[in-house]
Amino acid sequence: MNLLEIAGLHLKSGQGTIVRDLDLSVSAGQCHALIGESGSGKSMTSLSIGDLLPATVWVESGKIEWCGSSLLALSKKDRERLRGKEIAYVFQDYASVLTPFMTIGKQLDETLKAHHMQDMLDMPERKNRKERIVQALEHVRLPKEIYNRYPFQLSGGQLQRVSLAVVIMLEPKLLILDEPTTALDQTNANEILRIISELKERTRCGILFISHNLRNVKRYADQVTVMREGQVIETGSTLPLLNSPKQSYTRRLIEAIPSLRPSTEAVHESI
Ligand SMILES: Nc1ncnc2c1ncn2[C@@H]1O[C@H](COP(=O)(O)OP(=O)(O)OP(=O)(O)O)[C@@H](O)[C@H]1O
Repeated sequence: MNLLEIAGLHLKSGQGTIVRDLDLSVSAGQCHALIGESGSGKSMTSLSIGDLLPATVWVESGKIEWCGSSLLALSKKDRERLRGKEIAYVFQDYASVLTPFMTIGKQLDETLKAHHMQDMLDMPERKNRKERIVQALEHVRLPKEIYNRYPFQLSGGQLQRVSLAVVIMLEPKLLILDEPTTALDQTNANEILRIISELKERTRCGILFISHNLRNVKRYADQVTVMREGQVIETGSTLPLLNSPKQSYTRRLIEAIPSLRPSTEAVHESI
């Protein structure tokens, strides 16, 4: 059974249809990339999964199933409970998820406590919680001194690693990445993607990976779905899709990146 199964999804706003008849699935251990030009509906699709759509956009019809059960049938509270622990997001705008005047350690501790309370689990002692947080920080290659720092004392790359440390602590089943490295330099971007890839190998979480960077898509995704103007126009396994796209739109997206251009010598590089 897939972790996530979306079928016939329609999203609307006051201006009209944003996403039309979208099918998409993610299974455990799979990285599914969602690509397409700006405004094609990738972010809105991903936000609909976690019940995070802006107030001006709504699900008009369709199915969003989580481990075989309808997400749309759940109450707001139950959907909120799934967020973080089961379905986690990492956004491009990492700074907005952190409170400016609270140390990183305190913020991660609050997250950990909130999830224990939500799941009605026994609260680990402070010392054990701190150990878990420091371990998560080490996992994302941050020194333990970060625990006592404030967000404004960290670089962009370090902040994005903190948001990944949260994910690592909670070990969600599905990780939704909305252009997580766009605001980072190449070295930091590569490091973040490597950490995510390790997390996937270790926990077999599924990943929905929204990206404009087709090199990263080629490197990390198993499956690709191409969106245009709110609709899926092509979907398939990464290498066949990138090597021989069926749609001229996908071909144009690929042609914008020289090393990914399909040619008679198809791209056989292993990922
Ligand atoms: N808050 C909002 N209210 C109403 N419509 C919105 C809102 N935010 C975005 N939209 C519209 O929804 C459509 C899909 O936007 P979305 O952000 O999902 O695109 P995207 O493919 O993720 O683009 P990008 O790659 O630039 O992030 C666009 O037409 C956009 O104008």
